[in-house]
Amino acid sequence: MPEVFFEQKAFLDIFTKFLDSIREPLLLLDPDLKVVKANLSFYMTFCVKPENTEGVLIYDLGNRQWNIPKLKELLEEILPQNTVFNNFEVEHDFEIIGTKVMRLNARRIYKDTKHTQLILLAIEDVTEQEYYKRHLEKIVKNRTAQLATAKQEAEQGKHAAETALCEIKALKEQLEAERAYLKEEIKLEHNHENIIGNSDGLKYVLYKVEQIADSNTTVLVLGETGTGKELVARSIHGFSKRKNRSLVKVNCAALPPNLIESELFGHEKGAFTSSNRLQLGRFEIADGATLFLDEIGELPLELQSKLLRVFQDGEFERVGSSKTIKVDARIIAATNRNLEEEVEKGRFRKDLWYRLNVFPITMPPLRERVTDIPLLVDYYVQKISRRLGKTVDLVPQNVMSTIQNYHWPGNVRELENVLERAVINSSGPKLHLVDDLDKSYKHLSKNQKTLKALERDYILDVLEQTNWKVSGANSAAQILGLNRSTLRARMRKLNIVKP
Ligand SMILES: Nc1ncnc2c1ncn2[C@@H]1O[C@H](COP(=O)(O)OP(=O)(O)OP(=O)(O)O)[C@@H](O)[C@H]1O
Repeated sequence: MPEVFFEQKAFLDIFTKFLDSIREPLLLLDPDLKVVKANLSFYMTFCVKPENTEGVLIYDLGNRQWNIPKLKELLEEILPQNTVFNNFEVEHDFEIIGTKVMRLNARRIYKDTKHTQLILLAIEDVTEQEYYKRHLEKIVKNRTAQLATAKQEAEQGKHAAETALCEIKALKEQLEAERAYLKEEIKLEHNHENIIGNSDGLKYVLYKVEQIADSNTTVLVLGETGTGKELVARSIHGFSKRKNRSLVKVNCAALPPNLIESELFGHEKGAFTSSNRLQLGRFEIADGATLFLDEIGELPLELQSKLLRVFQDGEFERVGSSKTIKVDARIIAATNRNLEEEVEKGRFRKDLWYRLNVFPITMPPLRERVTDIPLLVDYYVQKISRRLGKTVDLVPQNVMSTIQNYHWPGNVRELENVLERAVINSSGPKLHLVDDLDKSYKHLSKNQKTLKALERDYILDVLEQTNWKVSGANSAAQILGLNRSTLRARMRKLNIVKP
């Protein structure tokens, strides 16, 4: 027997006993990687017998089940470069004992400094820990995925909530603007009573109102001042599907030209010096409702083109913003101007006129529906008497025929004003007129001038009599039965300027 063998044997005898007492499976290999000795734990863990182990090449153990590529890598490539190599993880599927996850710790034991005498291979069975670790990792992975999905859903939810919040904010702004608008409207004390009259002319107008109310068609209401064009617009809205929302009104003659754009389309905060908050325009307030553009004939040309765009595409931008806003507002426009003539004179855009003139309704002047006058007189005398606490309820025949024969350039509004003055002037139940309606009529009928020239003279006359007081009590507007914006528009149109 060679000397090495004896030395080894002596060494092994010493270690065999305590190798067996170590719980971790251990293998002692010779430099050719044959098993010199294995401990009890190895035999038990890997179900191999000592007689099939000692002297056998490690890869041939258990029917070559130990022919594991990673083990080869450790023993033949890594270990020759290192004296010790720990925690080398190997997973392998054994026939009898199943899959094992092992942590290998290898160490070279030298006889002298140069030659390896033995290799100690400690095999830590970490299958359970590893499986538990993998199980935990799987849980963590699943949980992370769940959290990522939940996060994504939360983000989507947040985005949806933000979008909904924006929509709510926009709706709130619209509602607030509509409410503010309605407050102003109430201050203006609109007359919401029915349209009085039974003349054929009026019946035809009401027939047309019913015919068009239900659709979304643009309506153009034409007629002299005070004939009841606004009442017609309100009536169309009242019969339409949009009746539960407001009829939003813009008087194009009442606003200074520099404010109309912002009034119609709104402005952003800071759009101009005085705009310290965002303001919705009438188009936005009227989204889903009806927009009544009164005195549209007075709209400056540059705004007519902007209006045309809204009519064509329903789109516009707020002043100071480049964001396009789309609205669905039903348009009713009114004017006492002859728009065809305005187009010819280049004061009104032809394309806008076509857009507006889809469904014109003309309100006949009061002098052309004389049969409405007694009904209107009764209605207004009663109403005014009630308001003033008077008991005027008799209209003498001669008074009624004077009223019926009068020209009524200011139409129903003028009639209303004349009757108010008459009721104030009447001390008993009989109505006494204050205004000299005969005189005014004769004065007009004597004239051979055109209606326009006559109108100019008459307005000038009244303005001079009132010292050019345009609005308020005893003003030209009151005498003429016009509202002050209409009077101002008239003055502009007829080129009347204060001397
Ligand atoms: N048929 C009617 N029945 C009852 N009131 C009427 C009638 N027509 C007009 N009015 C009254 O006459 C006044 C003027 O009416 P409205 O403002 O509708 O006229 P308009 O044609 O729009 O005038 P403008 O062109 O000056 O704006 C209002 O007080 C209105 O209630």
